Amino acid sequence: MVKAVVLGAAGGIGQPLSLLLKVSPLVDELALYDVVNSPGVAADLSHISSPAKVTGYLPKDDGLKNTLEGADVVVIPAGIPRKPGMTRDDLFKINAGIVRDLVTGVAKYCPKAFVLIISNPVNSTVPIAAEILKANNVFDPSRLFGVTTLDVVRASTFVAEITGVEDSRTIVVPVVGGHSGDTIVPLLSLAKPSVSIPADKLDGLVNRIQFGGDEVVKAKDGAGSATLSMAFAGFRFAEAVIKAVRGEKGIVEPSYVYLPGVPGGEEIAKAVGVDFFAVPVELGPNGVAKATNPFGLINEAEKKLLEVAIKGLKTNIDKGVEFASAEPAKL
Ligand SMILES: NC(=O)c1ccc[n+]([C@@H]2O[C@H](COP(=O)([O-])OP(=O)(O)OC[C@H]3O[C@@H](n4cnc5c(N)ncnc54)[C@H](O)[C@@H]3O)[C@@H](O)[C@H]2O)c1
Ligand SMILES: O=C(O)C[C@H](O)C(=O)O
Repeated sequence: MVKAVVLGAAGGIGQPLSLLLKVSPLVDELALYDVVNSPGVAADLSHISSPAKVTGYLPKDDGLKNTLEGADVVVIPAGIPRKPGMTRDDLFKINAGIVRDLVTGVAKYCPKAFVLIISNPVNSTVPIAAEILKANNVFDPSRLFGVTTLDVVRASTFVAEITGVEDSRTIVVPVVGGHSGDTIVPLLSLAKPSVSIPADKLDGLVNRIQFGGDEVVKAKDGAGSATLSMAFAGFRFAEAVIKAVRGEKGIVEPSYVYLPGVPGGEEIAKAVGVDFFAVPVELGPNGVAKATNPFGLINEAEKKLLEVAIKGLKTNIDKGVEFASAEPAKL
């Protein structure tokens, strides 16, 4: 039996993500939580002829508790999205507190659940989540993930466009670092199968993967950021975690994790000099089975991109850690 939870389920990401989880044969129970409209979304989805049993809760009447109790996987897309001209860091002021309070609920009601953070700025909200879980003595780094799958999805799509490959799903590009602008580092030299990008298109391609989010924010013109592609990516990652828990082997997805606490991560943390970093992780029944280190093989241009990413990440991580210790949770 797998119980999946979406916190922020009535939002632009939350609704299509909940739809994908509802129709997944891997989910038996789906609990939806939001500060508005989650019972309505749950009622709507409950008419779909798939096995998962759907419930929806608001904060009143112990809604967060009822949502989270017995949860195996908790996906968190709660929080405000960007408007044109904003950076993801501009969302910190509001989203940091939202993530802190929701993860406090996780610590209290389902401390063993796998926690997948989508809320931006991911570079800071994941360190906040880690600090909250630590403060409640329930932090298992192998169970906490920053969802960076959209960067991986974009890399496959944009590489396929340039190389003329018909099915972008056949191209796998490891994307490492963080999830914002130049903290996103696509390692195109390690793409599988290997790809040949024309020299005059390489910088543009890297830039498009790093700033793909801005492309959508601009096109939506004030109506938010990526929601449908994010729901696809968030579902892909949640499904990968659930499949690994159910015993499927060999599943690898990049994710932003607390390196010193996961198998294989300590050596990578030393190499990059920051504790939170996205790397390809092999998933297993207990979450991260192994973090893999691709850095020995990368080229000089990618090393330069990494240096820039690490610098930005340090600031973002410190900001999250400081917030979590200075502003204790409200629950
Ligand atoms: N990790 C990624 O790759 C990625 C991609 C796209 C968007 N995002 C981020 O995901 C977040 C959500 O984006 P969206 O477009 O769905 O926004 P949205 O505004 O459409 O939806 C957010 C939802 O969160 C709910 N919410 C607010 N506070 C809450 C709380 N305390 N508890 C529960 N629910 C609460 C809102 O009511 C709303 O329904 C944003 O921060 C956005 O930047 C991340
Ligand atoms: O760009 C954003 O603000 C949303 C998201 O992080 C994205 O990459 O699309």
